[in-house]
Amino acid sequence: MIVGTAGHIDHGKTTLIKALTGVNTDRLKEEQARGISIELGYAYTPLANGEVLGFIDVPGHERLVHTMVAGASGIDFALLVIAADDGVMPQTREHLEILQWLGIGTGAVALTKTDRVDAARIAEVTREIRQLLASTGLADAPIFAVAAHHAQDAGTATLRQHLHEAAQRMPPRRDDGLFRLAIDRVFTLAGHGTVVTGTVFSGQVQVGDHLALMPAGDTVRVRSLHVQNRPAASGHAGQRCALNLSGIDKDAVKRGDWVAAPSAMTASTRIDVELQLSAQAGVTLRNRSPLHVHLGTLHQVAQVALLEENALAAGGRGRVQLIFEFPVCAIPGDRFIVRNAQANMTIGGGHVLDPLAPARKRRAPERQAWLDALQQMLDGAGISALLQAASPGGMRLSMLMQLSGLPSTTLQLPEGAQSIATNSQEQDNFVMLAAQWQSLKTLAVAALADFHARFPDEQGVDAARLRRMALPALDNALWQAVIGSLIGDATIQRSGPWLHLPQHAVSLSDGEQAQAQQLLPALAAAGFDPPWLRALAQAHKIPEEQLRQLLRKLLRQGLVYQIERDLFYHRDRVRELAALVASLAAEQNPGQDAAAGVSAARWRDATGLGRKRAIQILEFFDRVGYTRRVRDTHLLRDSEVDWFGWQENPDSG
Ligand SMILES: Nc1nc2c(ncn2[C@@H]2O[C@H](COP(=O)(O)OP(=O)(O)OP(=O)(O)O)[C@@H](O)[C@H]2O)c(=O)[nH]1
Repeated sequence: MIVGTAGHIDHGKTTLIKALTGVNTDRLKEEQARGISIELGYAYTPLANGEVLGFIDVPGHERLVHTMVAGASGIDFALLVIAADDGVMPQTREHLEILQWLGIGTGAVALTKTDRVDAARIAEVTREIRQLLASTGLADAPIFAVAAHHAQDAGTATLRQHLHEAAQRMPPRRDDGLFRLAIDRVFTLAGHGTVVTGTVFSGQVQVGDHLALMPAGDTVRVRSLHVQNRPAASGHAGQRCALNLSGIDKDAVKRGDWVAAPSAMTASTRIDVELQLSAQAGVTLRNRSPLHVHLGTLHQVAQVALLEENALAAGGRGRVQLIFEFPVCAIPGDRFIVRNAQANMTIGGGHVLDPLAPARKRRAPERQAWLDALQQMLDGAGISALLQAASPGGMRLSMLMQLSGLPSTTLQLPEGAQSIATNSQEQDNFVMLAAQWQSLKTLAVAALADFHARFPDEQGVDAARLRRMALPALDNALWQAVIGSLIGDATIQRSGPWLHLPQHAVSLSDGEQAQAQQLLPALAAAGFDPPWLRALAQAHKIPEEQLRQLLRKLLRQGLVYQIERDLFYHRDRVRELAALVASLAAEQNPGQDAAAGVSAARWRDATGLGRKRAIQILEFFDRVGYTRRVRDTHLLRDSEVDWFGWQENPDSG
């Protein structure tokens, strides 16, 4: 268990921790000279059951609330310190409010400096404290009267015993999530290198683990680790750890960063959150209002973009997008607090919904539905709510892991969900409900049938074009999986590069077969300048119309391409011409920093063809989508797309 102090400046927090543990957490020279805490202090004390109780001592100064929040983000038990002489003071209230926003509902109150006041005052302040706590999660917290700077103080001993018992009663936290630790301190240890410390928010860490320093994304390795101040082989959720990291310089790490399992988090400058403003603060938020956001141990200014109304009034609750200047990391459910633009008042708090929010269409109904689904997951509906909302194509397993905070080994797919392997990134399957997978397949088949109806003469359509017709926004790897599955169960077929329905297949008669066997080598041998249909018909002694029919069939099989109405090229020659376009484009624009292309004149020279024919070929490339014409230049389009279906089936035909 980790106990965190809270309370107004000079109310005796540090003195109490020293009395409880024997450790003076004010280590800095300046802290000792000025008698105030500036940084977070840490102390550890052994428990009877062999475990170790950890303490985080926070500063009470009103200018150091940001440090207090960083400390409080990693605690499970609040020790609210209130001096009997002063009673409840401004940072007593503010710290208490922060504990509420962070969801810390377990704790105790230490009423300090009781040696300075009489019994009547103790009774009075106790009433005041009960009143203060009444409406909070700490309403039932016990109050201990102490005089901590007196050795042998009985109140301190009773409090110590209470804390030890509470620690031994506290159930261990689940530690099967993806590992992440919020860094609150970084330093260099002579002879060891960089050490980061913080509370493990989830999961576990072992010596030797490779982790990511986020949001920067650097890979680090755990050389050794301390848990609650003792050397250990592994650290678990809820424990304070010090990780000695290799692969990173101290200056590359700061408070607010995370060390996390690789792929546990993705950095983003925009997160969508549920925000509640406190009524007392009296602050109304509008679009672009600046705020100080404290999330984990991070403190950064963000701008507000309201997702529902156009203003969020004091006491109100609503969804907002926080827009940061520098990327941050979070997962759904992470708590945060916000302070006003002057950073002198805590004005609200909330929890993260979508840590990877978009800049555009952020108020769209689909977005609201997605945030609803995230909220349902947080309310206990599990990941099925997310899958329901992730239409039409489900979501990548890696994204599901990030949003749930669970590794694939722990993630339980709901009934009716399936994992679709794609060949794009290994192991990063798509996960979706069976009904969604089915409807993707149905859509693909319907689009193919529609294509056949519109272009009865064409053998079929390549996968990329079919995707543009059916589901242009769908991930290409997932689309390939849909097509693969449909081919696998023979719902559709592939002939050469073309996808088609089985009933749309082309069959050649024996006679046509024999003619094709003469014709194709002749076309291939004719290079970049094959004869027109009429000449071809004469040479092969085939009636013109019959030859046209045959060439259409060969076209539908992907063995020839039609450049003009009666002009057919052999597939291999078209392939060479396409490669020539690409190499001329690369030559013209070697850096590939602008769209690369080839001019008609350059093309004519390179192919040695006449001007007219050269342009007919370029127009063919424009038509299939391989290039697009801008004035006199034909620019290559996305080279990833398999415009001719060749990568899919290189040896066909
Ligand atoms: N008489 C008396 N004085 C106390 C007691 N506890 C603390 N003090 C004194 O109160 C002053 C402030 O105590 P600290 O422990 O530094 O207070 P703090 O809350 O840690 O202060 P910050 O961390 O700076 O907010 C010191 O001079 C202490 O000696 C107590 O029980 N009785």
